[in-house]
Amino acid sequence: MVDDTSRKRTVRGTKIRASREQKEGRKAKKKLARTASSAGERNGDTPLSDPEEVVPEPFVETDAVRSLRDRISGWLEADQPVHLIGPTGCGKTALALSAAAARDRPVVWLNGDEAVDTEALVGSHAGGERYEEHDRYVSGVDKKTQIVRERWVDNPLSVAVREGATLVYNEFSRSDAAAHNVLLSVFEEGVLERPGKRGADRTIDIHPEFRAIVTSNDAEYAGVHEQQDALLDRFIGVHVDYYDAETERELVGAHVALSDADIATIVETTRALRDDLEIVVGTRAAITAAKGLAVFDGHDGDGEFDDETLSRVFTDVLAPKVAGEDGGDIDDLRSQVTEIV
Ligand SMILES: Nc1ncnc2c1ncn2[C@@H]1O[C@H](COP(=O)(O)OP(=O)(O)OP(=O)(O)O)[C@@H](O)[C@H]1O
Repeated sequence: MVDDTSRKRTVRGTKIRASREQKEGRKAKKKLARTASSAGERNGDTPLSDPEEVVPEPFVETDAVRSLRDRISGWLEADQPVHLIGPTGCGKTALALSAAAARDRPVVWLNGDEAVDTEALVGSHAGGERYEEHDRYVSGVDKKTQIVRERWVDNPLSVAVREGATLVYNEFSRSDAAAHNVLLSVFEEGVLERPGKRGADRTIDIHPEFRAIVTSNDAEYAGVHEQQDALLDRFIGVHVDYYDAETERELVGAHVALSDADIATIVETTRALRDDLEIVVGTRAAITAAKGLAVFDGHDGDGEFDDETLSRVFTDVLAPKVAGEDGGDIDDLRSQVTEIV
């Protein structure tokens, strides 16, 4: 049964995810809807996840994967926030979550978005809580006093710094740079300011186990919302690219049950398309194509995928990345893919 809360989450998740490919079911990606929700709606919910809940499934560890993951883990151990920068669908999120899970601390997941502002990160007043006090000192006289108490709801960053969680902030450059001013005081001064909060708990001291991994798409990183240099300087930058062919085969093979020969053809085609097309052809595209090919089959007499099926499937997978009037761009894409295949 779909209850009201989970329906809301699905709607929110859909808005945040950019494309069909991104809907691929990683447990953690579903959580972003919960954590990126507004203060009022999330009241009573928690952005904290157990580390074992966020381990990407499946997660392949080849030498290339392990070496990157160890680098990230090492910097976290050295108490440095890490910025993973790389092209779409190269495995940044999987690496970030794997490194976060390995710390064995709670994980807070957050997705960058236009709608993320300081309140969405830190928290806000969620209206007043009204209650009445009755005074019945004198028999027959009921003195009522209305009391309004301000209710403050912490959002993911506040919870993460207080609990010593690992913050995984995906696509952080998609959020407005102004929202990240609070991160500067977190990294520089070891305190989080809660703007709008009054009183002694206006700031939160950063728990010594708090760590942050943020990811950015390299094409967007300078483009969408240029982040403050002062903030970027606080991060260690780990540039990630597509894995070697062997690793990509392992990755695709972990997601889809196809023969080694079929996986090899899919990865080889993906890499050729990646080299020759102007659009980004990530590992996710290879996995999606493999899922399609597992259904559409289309093997020729030699037991290999026939070119027509391969071209059709890859065109469908990459079609969301081209938008043209009169189907012009999609025709171009189809003929380019067919030629490369
Ligand atoms: N080590 C791995 N083992 C298994 N699958 C992996 C691994 N790394 C990445 N993948 C798969 O590759 C695809 C792309 O990975 P991921 O979503 O982490 O990329 P990304 O760089 O974060 O993408 P985006 O920029 O779109 O957010 C996903 O389907 C993911 O499950």
